[in-house]
Amino acid sequence: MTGLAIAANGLRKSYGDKVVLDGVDLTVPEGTIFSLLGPNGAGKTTAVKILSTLVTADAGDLRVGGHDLATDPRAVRAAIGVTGQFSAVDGLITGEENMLLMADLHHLPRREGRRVAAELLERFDLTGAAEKPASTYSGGMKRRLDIAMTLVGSPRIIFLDEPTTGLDPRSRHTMWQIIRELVTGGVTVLLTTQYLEEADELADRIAVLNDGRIAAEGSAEELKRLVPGGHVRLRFTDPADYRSAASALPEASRDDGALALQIPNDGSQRELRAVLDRLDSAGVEADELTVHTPDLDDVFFALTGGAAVPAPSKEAVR
Ligand SMILES: Nc1ncnc2c1ncn2[C@@H]1O[C@H](COP(=O)(O)OP(=O)(O)OP(=O)(O)O)[C@@H](O)[C@H]1O
Repeated sequence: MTGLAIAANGLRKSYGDKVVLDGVDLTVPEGTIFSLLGPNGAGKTTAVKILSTLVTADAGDLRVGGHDLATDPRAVRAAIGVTGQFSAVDGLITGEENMLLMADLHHLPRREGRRVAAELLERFDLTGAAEKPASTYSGGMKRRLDIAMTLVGSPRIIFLDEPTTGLDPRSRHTMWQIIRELVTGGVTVLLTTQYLEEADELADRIAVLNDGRIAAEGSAEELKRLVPGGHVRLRFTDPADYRSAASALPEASRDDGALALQIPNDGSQRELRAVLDRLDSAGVEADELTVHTPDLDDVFFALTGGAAVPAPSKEAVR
């Protein structure tokens, strides 16, 4: 094993003349959450379908769970679980029957199947509803059942294609918690999402897919540093302090009315320290210091050529 759960090099896929994936490289270390982020039609689902053996690639050196997708798709299938946008849950039968069906598909002995089903239903808070037809479940319950079904085969790598689309905020948070717990247990998760907040919350690394290519890749923090707009805002109550600070930081833009200075800054510790050192040398202390870092929305719009980057984003008062 390489320590990489997923390694894709030069992944290509076209449908007719339409190039959907145009040489995508991805590496996902074991036990981490990787998020593929992109606008509608960017190719996220196609990438997941290829990496989970449902669709064949036109080209690329692709390994999942240490197995070559081209030569050993069966071994890949044994290592993975997939929860797609379209649920595998059968609404006509109960939650428990859905689970037992999965246990049968994985050839678990009957008693073992019952044990695993009961354990997973309990873990996903579905024991009370286990005897009810799945069609009566809420969206969040169906999604939990879907993941529980995926876990019957104890996959080490799980592909989650837009796992929280359509869920209310509470169910979304429950799902995030479930995903975090999976990873704590050593599972690797590749997650596609259109929700920047979701990638920001969960992912160790994020790749922004646009027009079939990776437009940028990194941790949420690294990606946020790629787009301009970060700054530090210092506010003073004493006009004399304000004037001293303004002369110590001549590049700052001034707001004389509010006694506030705004200095371009990427929010990194190094750049922040540089500003604070210069204030120290001038013998002044700001009454309020606010770091504005661009959020993932800014990154997404900047990288995917969307509409103008909206100005307001998260502010962190330090
Ligand atoms: N079987 C297919 N035949 C032809 N074109 C396809 C096929 N599957 C996908 N495509 C096209 O490939 C492009 C990428 O689709 P894909 O579903 O991978 O995007 P996505 O990023 O998952 O989008 P969404 O967020 O809307 O699910 C789209 O333009 C889609 O129309």
